[in-house]
Amino acid sequence: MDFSDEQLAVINAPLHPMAVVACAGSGKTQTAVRRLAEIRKRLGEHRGRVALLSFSNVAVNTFRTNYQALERELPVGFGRNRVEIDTLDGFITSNVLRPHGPRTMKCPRTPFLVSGNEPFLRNKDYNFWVQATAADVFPVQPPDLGKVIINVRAGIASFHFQQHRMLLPINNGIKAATNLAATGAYTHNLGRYWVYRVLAEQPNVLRALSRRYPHILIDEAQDIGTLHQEILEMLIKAGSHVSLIGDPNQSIYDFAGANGQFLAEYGHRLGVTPYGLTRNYRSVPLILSLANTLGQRRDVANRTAPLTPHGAFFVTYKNAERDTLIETFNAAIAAASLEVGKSAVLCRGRDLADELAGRDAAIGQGAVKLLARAAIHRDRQQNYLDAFKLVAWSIVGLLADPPEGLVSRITQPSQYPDMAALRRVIWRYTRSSETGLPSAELPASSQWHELLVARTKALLTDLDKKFELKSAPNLGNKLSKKALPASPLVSGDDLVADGRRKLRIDTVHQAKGESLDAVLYLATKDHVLSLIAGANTELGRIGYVAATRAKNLLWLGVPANSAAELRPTLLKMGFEEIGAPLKKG
Ligand SMILES: Nc1ncnc2c1ncn2[C@@H]1O[C@H](COP(=O)(O)OP(=O)(O)OP(=O)(O)O)[C@@H](O)[C@H]1O
Repeated sequence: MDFSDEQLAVINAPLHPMAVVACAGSGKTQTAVRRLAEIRKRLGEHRGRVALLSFSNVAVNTFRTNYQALERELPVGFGRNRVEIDTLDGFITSNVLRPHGPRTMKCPRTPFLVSGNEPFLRNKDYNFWVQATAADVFPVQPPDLGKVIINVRAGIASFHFQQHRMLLPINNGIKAATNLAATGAYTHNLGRYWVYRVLAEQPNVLRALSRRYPHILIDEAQDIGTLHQEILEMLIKAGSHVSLIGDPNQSIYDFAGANGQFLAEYGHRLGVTPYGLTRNYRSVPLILSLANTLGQRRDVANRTAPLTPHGAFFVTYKNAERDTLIETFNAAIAAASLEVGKSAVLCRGRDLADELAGRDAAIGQGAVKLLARAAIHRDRQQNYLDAFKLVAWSIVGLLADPPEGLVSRITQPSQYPDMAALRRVIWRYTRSSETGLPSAELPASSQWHELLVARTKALLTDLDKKFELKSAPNLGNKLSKKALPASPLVSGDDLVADGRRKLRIDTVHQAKGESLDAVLYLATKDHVLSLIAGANTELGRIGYVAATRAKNLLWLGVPANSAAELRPTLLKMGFEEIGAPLKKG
């Protein structure tokens, strides 16, 4: 691949902190990993390590694969292994929380991750009290401990409970967090809080960390929330060169205080050099021009207009017609010689995405619900890793008195190599639809459930025999068929409809970072208004992310009853209207 001048400027920049504000589809991944290799090369035999950190496991895996290829170009013994590619949370957990957390958390053991629904959390000492109204408070109970959100601004921590899209204040955050920390347990959010506290209270740890990592490069830097920001500020003060790369228009995690501002302003700091990536390699010119209008940018399209139908369109729909709209879109993808398997319908919310995809949000209860979701992940999306994690949560929930932190120990192989034997047993159960978790294509409340009960009980007997892990009483109740549908969890025609693949229907958040041939952003009036208003609000940025996933074809679904009001603006912005009546087939 030939890097552009802008990309090369970033890759070959002096070893100083930098802020790279990049547009969508500008090749941040390749640029960041090249920069990592370049820093490592220039450091030569220097003992310091270089960290490249991002926010999703998918991004981290891509970086690791790309770096492996580049690493071979570095001279042998040139410290080329002294790089760390991880998620920001993975990095702070392994470098700070696990080795140094116990002193600040005042726990007698290595801290361990909990999901928030473990039985031992049902203790009133760990209740976070939520102030719903002036007169009304309620405790956060498992399984919702994972929804306790902590933000730190100017050194002051605030605790909130995330209820739908609202953040409700918690009035005893530090006390409950401190009580819980004494057991060693932390959720993802609390983990960040304790890292922040460790670095603030143990200056020697901060100094050592900064010396060990003189250069830290953060990808997707628009997702840096307030706690991550405070942690990075401490590292910067301690001497690490922190560089950021990202797109402020794509920050869609407002509740964690991630609004892209840190990235947008970082380049103005003394000692930080600003760079830009303004060439979009993903989208055809018509889509890019619309993205420029939405994001108030002037990026350049690397692609030329193809001959096949392409561009940005809007189409009106009534709620009752949504399925027909999706089928029409599917046909349009084929007509444009694009791949259905590389396209998607995107929605703002998980509920709508599930409803449209025919996924019943309420499938089964308790452990059975987790196992049903695991079967769906495995058989619909071939996502074995998530299926494995769900099985691990579910099986541990079926044990009488599981050791604390057992799920983390099963699901984090690199940190707990001693758990390999148990992990193998859980993997075998997860992988095999013949002898383990039954196929999601079997009728759920009858055949699937019957096999599930028999095989899960056999697994539990095995766990008792091999690992002395006793099963909980009342397994019959815990594995009941309540809320399971009679139909299969995944039907055959999920995969194929009318000889065509069925379209993926997903949330915008889930598609972040991806390139898709064609995108239908199915919007409400509010979503369209926010999209039009630009990237100043989170909802506007969600629309921006949806629109900029599309390589060739972008459809915006607009509710029919607001079409008259929205049409003139949409046309002015560069959308074309698809006027043909939507006919089935
Ligand atoms: N110099 C280049 N020449 C040709 N193609 C490139 C170049 N740089 C990047 N690309 C291609 O551009 C596409 C988009 O790159 P990438 O996915 O890294 O974008 P991104 O900046 O992470 O986008 P987003 O933030 O929107 O997710 C990829 O297919 C990549 O291979």
